[in-house]
Amino acid sequence: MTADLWQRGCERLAAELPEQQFNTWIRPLPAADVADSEAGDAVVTLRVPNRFKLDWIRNQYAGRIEALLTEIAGKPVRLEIALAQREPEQRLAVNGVGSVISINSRPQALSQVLSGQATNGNGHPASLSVVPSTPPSPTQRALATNRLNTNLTFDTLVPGRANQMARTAALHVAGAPGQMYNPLFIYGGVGLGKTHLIHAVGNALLADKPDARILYLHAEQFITDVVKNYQRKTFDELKAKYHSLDLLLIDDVQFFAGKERTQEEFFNAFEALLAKRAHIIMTSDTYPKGLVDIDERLTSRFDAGLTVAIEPPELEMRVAILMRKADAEGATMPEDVAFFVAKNVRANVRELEGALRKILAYSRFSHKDINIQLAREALKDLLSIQNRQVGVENIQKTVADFYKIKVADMYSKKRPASIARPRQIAMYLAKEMTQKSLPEIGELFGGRDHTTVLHAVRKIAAERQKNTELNQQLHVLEQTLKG
Ligand SMILES: Nc1ncnc2c1ncn2[C@@H]1O[C@H](COP(=O)(O)OP(=O)(O)OP(=O)(O)O)[C@@H](O)[C@H]1O
Repeated sequence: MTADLWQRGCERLAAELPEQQFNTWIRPLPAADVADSEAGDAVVTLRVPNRFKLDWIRNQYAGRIEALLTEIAGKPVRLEIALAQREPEQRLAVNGVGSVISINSRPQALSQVLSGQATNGNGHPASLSVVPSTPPSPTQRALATNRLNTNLTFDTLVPGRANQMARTAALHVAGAPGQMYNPLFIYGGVGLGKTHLIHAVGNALLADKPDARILYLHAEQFITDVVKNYQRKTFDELKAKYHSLDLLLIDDVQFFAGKERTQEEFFNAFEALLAKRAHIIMTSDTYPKGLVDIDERLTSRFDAGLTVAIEPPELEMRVAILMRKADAEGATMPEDVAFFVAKNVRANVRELEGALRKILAYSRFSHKDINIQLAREALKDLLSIQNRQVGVENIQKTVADFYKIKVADMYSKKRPASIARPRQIAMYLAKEMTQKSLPEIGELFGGRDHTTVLHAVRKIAAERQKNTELNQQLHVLEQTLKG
């Protein structure tokens, strides 16, 4: 059995899975072991870092992986998924080694002391923890308010397919911080509930353990803190504040890009917190490997726990969110109105909230009940922009510009992916944004059959639900086309 079977399987998976799914679930896995069994088939053993991943990969991908590997190997392949035995001792040891390196190479980190059996030399895995040399003073503690928004809880977060995985992982961390999925890295587009979710973890933990030291902050606040302490030369204070936490919730870490000193301090805090089994949850607009201008030393650590995406909510979830939020405002939103709004406002939850606010205000001022007619009037501006006539020709030109292909390729028979995909995207947008029928669209794309258009529309629509990057690109294209 060839050793590169797994590698070849990965290549095939990369080609057929949405990029985001591949990057989240498959790419980070270490190469699988391949062995021949006595029965003549091959056994491929995949080691995954935690039970969450194990269950997810088993449920979502195992069947497909097995089929692919069987096809490549030309004989039956049995896939076994096992837990990589690394938590907790080894994990600590790894962190410990990282801490030693950072202490040796950074004098300011010398104030940290090592404790535990790191140097006992008896062959047991070294475990060590890093603690601040100065315990936080009462003033410092008072300053370190947790900054949690008590309204953002699990109760007020509407669950759905789009946030299912992230919510499950977050609930898990809230129930047992410092154990699994550390760090937890949550990523997704704007206004999809990342901030809400991490506040929910903080609030849940606080309800459970009122003494827990929790801090929520936006990455920019961390940067400000670093700059401030840099100017005052009070890095010990900075360390005391961050390194003593039980749970650090840090929003939008993509803002660390290009900020070297901040990254270094964050690295120190990160290592110290993990070493003492405090939990770290981060959010970002992209997955760790997609972050730019952030040291790889950090991004690889971001990915070392669990990385989960939040997707744009699907129609039913948007309806549920609208109804729940209306209810919380003491208003009743009939289901048909919620559907009407959810069909027209698709980008993210923040926009849905904006639409709801307009409808509620309109209903209050006009003393009218909420119905579709009222919603239509309240959202007149928004809908008129959306319904502004967009032509297929304009879509073809805009999409061709965006993906840097020729407009003529929209009608051509060329099939390489670099051309076929933008063409499918343009077909999808033509169906979404114009009143044209499938055969009419097919005609405008070089006389293609309506089933080709239907296939493109379905494919891009399904992918959009799962692939944040594509969703963002489509969003940009839609905004551009609507003017
Ligand atoms: N599933 C949900 N249920 C209820 N409210 C939600 C849900 N998802 C998001 N929201 C609400 O939508 C608004 C935007 O969410 P949030 O600020 O958490 O988004 P975000 O992903 O952090 O965006 P950004 O990247 O712009 O910071 C908030 O008011 C939040 O409470």
